[in-house]
Amino acid sequence: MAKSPEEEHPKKALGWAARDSSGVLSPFKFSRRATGDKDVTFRVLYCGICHSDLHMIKNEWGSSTYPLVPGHEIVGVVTEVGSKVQNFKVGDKVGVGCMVGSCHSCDSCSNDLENQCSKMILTYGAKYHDGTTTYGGYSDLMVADEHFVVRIPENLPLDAGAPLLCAGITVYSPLRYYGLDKPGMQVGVVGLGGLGHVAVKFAKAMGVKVTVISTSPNKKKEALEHLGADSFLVSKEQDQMQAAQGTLDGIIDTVSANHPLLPLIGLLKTNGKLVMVGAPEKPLELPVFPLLMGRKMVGGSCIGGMKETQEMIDFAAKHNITADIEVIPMDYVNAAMERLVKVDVRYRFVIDIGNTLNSSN
Ligand SMILES: NC(=O)c1ccc[n+]([C@@H]2O[C@H](COP(=O)([O-])OP(=O)(O)OC[C@H]3O[C@@H](n4cnc5c(N)ncnc54)[C@H](O)[C@@H]3O)[C@@H](O)[C@H]2O)c1
Ligand SMILES: [Zn+2]
Repeated sequence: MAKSPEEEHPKKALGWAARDSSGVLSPFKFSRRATGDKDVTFRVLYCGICHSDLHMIKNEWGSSTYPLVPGHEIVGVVTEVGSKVQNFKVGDKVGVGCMVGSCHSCDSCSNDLENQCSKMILTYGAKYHDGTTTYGGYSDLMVADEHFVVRIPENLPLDAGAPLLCAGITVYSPLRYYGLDKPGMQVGVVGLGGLGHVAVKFAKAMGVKVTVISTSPNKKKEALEHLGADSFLVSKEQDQMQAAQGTLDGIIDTVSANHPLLPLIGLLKTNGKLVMVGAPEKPLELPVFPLLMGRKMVGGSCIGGMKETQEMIDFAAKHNITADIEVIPMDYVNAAMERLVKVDVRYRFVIDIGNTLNSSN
């Protein structure tokens, strides 16, 4: 008979797990594997709450298994390293993002695109090489293959840096890959949430002119004055949207729910690119004619490879890019999830795991 999550590995761990698609999280005792030759073990200090965690605890993508410990914006301090670990030592500040394994031999892996490997192993809710379930960062301890561990630069704060492990790379990678990183270019960011607000910061640091497109007029002042966006469009205001037709080289669409693409495609210049990174649970309607007429393109992007993730973190540290966060205690996580549904956070919740996750919860 298979061992229980609490007994299958030698290291005792405590996390918060959802038990079913109600998505309610509660304390969960499980275990982590012993530090292998190439493993880095670290004490988790902070973990961001990504909207994907919300999709997953509620099984909105239909792939969740329970108990599910979410969390893939994980940072902490190394407590132990395996004998063959080359890049990390005890005391280092490190992070783990959305994946913890891949095949290391396919074309994608050979090209530093582990995120595109068909055998990529997600940080939680997946099966690891040894057949055991992966559990995420809403927990006190992580053990991960050093290949999937990122070094956090000294000047990057751990709490506000944590969201970069998912939100950061998810927007950095398409800006680079789709060539939307050239100074002076005009790039739109749709959905000013966790991903969207760091997209504005990365694009600005690349020298791009940024237009935020949002349903909420009340985010305008902050987008322009605080995040440094160059302009702001309220997507429901026909006049504004009409006046901005054909002005953008590209758009990063971070919206988490169903929304019309036609107005966004209209904002693109000829040859413009609409890049989807948000992951709504239902398919979106794609109007084809406006694509044909302007030779426009709709693409997608999913996190980024490990090499690029380290590059993104180093770029963020150099340009002082962090997420705007609300730090919360572990036992506030269910309330935080409810607020995330209502888009009531500016702009990312980060759980203070180090100080607030303990067995008395
Ligand atoms: N592609 C990837 O690799 C990747 C990585 C991380 C997250 N995601 C996905 O990206 C999406 C955004 O994640 P997040 O953590 O930034 O979420 P978030 O909740 O912080 O932000 C989502 C934004 O979308 C806006 N929004 C929601 N519904 C909308 C609607 N109907 N019309 C217009 N705007 C709407 C909200 O106002 C909010 O600003 C999620 O679907 C998430 O699963 C994808
Ligand atoms: Zn995420």
